[in-house]
Amino acid sequence: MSGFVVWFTGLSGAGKSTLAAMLSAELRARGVHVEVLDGDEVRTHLSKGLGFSREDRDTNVRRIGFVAKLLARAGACAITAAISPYRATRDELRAQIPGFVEIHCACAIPALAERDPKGLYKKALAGEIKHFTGIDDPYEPPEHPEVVVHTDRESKEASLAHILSALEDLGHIPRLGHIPRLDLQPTGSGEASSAPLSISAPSLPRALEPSALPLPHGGELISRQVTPARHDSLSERARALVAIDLDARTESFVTLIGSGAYSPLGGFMTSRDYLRVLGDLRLERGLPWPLPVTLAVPEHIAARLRIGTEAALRARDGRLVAIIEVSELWRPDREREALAIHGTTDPSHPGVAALLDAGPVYVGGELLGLERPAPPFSPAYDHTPSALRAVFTARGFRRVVGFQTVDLLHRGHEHITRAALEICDGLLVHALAGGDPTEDLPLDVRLRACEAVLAHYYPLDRAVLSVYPAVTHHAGPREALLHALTHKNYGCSHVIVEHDHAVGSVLQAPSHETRALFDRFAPAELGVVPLFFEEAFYSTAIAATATRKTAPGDASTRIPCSGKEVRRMLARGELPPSEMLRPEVARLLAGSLRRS
Ligand SMILES: Nc1ncnc2c1ncn2[C@@H]1O[C@H](COP(=O)(O)OS(=O)(=O)O)[C@@H](OP(=O)(O)O)[C@H]1O
Ligand SMILES: Nc1ncnc2c1ncn2[C@@H]1O[C@H](COP(=O)(O)OP(=O)(O)O)[C@@H](O)[C@H]1O
Repeated sequence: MSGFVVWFTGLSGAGKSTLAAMLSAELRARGVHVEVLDGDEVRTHLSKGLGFSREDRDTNVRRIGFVAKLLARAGACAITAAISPYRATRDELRAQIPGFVEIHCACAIPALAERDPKGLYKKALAGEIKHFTGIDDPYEPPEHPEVVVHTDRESKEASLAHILSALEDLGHIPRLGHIPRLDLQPTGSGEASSAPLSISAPSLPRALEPSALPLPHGGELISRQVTPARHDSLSERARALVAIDLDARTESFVTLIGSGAYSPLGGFMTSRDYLRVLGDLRLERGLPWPLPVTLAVPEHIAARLRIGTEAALRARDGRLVAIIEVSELWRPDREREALAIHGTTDPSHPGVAALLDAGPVYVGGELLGLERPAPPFSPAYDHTPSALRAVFTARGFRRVVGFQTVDLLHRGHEHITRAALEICDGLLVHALAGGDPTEDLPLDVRLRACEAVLAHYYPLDRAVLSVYPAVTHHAGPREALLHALTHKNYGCSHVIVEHDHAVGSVLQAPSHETRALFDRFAPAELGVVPLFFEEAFYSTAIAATATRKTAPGDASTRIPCSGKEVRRMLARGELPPSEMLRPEVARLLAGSLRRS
């Protein structure tokens, strides 16, 4: 795709910079090369010394337009965020720049004066600032912008959804709902070819009203990812700090906190949150939260940390990916934590083993996310909560059911997701990225298998496949509850809780324990509806998939649909029967496993 320019225009405080940052994060996640030219930042170098006269503003806007045009010509997406008050000057740039997309951030003056993030409206209205746009200096709104977002009437996510939809409609970015239909005809090698046929999901009617999705946990998405404008200076600062090494679990936490998936958490827990989570499954402020989100460090690192200072967080590949503002250091009672979370202190339990292997000191504090610890696996399927909320909103979904899996979509999974989809508008299939490497199929194989099932057996505009950058904690009911709250942050109103919540390779607890845990909270506190399903199988009694609740017959009439059994059969070189796994997927998996 060739480059293009997204030109935000609007009054001061209307939301240009906020939406520019959200849009750039989402486009990057989709693999688009993006640069942001923010009005405030531009005036510190490119337009340093310019004022706010008509001539200076036009000079400023033309300079921004010139740079944006060069970026687009080089194939990038240039996002600009300047008031750019004069229509003639904006239209002059439109005429010069192919792929010029004008976004008007419309916001009434009373709302702006109320927001007044920089206190400028107060000064302008008091006459302390002259020629302030919108107060005593003109603003000429666009007559034919590609998009108008009313930031005083809709959420940031809804505005982002409208902008993304417009960019998809204009052909500047691929449609997210695009699930490439794999051409699964055998290629002679016995495995399906992977030449995707390009199809775009027919879109549902656009959302007519602001987002009707459930609010994030705590009321708003708390994204801790720094804006591109701050990245370089903070990365420089991180290089001078004590570095704390992350492992797979804490890398996952940094990713989920950074993207807002773990809202309302803005960092690693302090002891007050940690202790209340252990005993009461709530944060100190009372919000339900089932699992500690902690950062353990070894003694020699703890000795170098000081309360009130910062430390850098280093990913396993050596990159400094975040800064933590150290607010507390303490030594946890590991036995108590193991019993509370895993129900045992047996070191042979993988969750207990990981707990005991971690450093003896916990570090609590807010995060500043610099970059993703685990780079997006596949931009096509790596979406932040705000991006998925934007897609659901754009498709007019009000009820979305989330289904996370470390597995592939076998016939039992089809049964329960299809049943859930009957009462919801959309399905989010969330492929857990950090599965148990010893047991699970590689993520790319799982994604292709899910893709094959969704592309052939689900309505394309009803299902979205995305990577869920979580790891398995082997924490059974508490983990199921954490998935439910996290899926709410991604925009889900419902979440599927399977029969024995088996996360990773260790069956954790029967569903009555999981159900009892959810029942400890009022539905309104959770804000997401758990859908509990018995184990699904293929019933020869009714020649269809079912559970014990929906089909007669005994065990002799049930063909189990288990991911573990599928993997065992494939490892023996056997193709699972079509009652257990779709043939297209069986062939795809057989080829992948033969190759591996
Ligand atoms: N007189 C006056 N009028 C408007 N804005 C003023 C003025 N003086 C200072 N500021 C601050 O400058 C920011 C606008 O700069 P821009 O480069 O976006 O403006 S322009 O496009 O050149 O008109 C704008 O920042 P944003 O709030 O990001 O828009 C203001 O905070
Ligand atoms: N729907 C919305 N879209 C964008 N910003 C919003 C919205 N609702 C509230 N805001 C807030 O309004 C302020 C907009 O500030 P900013 O993005 O810097 O505006 P501008 O860049 O236009 O001056 C931010 O504090 C943002 O959180």
